[in-house]
Amino acid sequence: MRISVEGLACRRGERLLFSNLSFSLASGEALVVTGRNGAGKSSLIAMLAGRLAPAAGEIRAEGIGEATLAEVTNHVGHKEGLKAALTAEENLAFARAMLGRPRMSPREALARVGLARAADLPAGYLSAGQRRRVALARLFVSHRPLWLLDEPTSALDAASQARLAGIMREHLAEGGLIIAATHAPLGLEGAKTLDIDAHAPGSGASGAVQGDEA
Ligand SMILES: Nc1ncnc2c1ncn2[C@@H]1O[C@H](COP(=O)(O)OP(=O)(O)OP(=O)(O)O)[C@@H](O)[C@H]1O
Repeated sequence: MRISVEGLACRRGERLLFSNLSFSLASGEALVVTGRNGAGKSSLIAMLAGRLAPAAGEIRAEGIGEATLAEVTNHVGHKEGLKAALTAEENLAFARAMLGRPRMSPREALARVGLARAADLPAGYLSAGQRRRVALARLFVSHRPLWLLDEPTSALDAASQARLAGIMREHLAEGGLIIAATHAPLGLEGAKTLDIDAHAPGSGASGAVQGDEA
């Protein structure tokens, strides 16, 4: 699979956030998106997830057969999107039914993020870091090659961040793709990087994607 973005621009309300943004990502590759608060990282992720229309440019996917980009994408947003009254397991069962292409069971997915013992607790009882791990467990309940992650390490302790780095490396080794917006290093050596600030109005946007993750 390959995702190609050409000349993308984003407008929110009256404000142009970024323009002339281009990159291409193939199976096994990751792109780490950085930029100041409000630069438009979450907006870019929302565009790639099909939740926000670009002001200009296009997003193309190759190698996905008859599927749409949305159907091969697993998006873990800035907000966890969990139902507080449902248990961790029930939240993941709901996500599994919504996403289709079933992979692991909810309990297996929770074990993968080190939360097996929290399966029967309502999501509303979980700590911020635990809720984030339940959200990340959604990545395992469905076979979807493109992972779009918005601040994936937010609220995670050091051990959980290291576990997430391992999970992401495994996904890339299996031919997956990852696009992650973050303020923190993700431990993805060799990832491409994209600084959205370089595409802000008046910055002389070059459209270039840089080399390895800093
Ligand atoms: N629905 C909306 N209507 C108008 N403006 C919006 C809307 N949603 C977001 N914005 C604005 O767009 C800008 C970019 O927001 P976005 O969340 O994409 O930034 P970000 O780079 O992810 O920031 P952060 O690092 O703080 O998470 C912000 O100024 C925000 O207020």
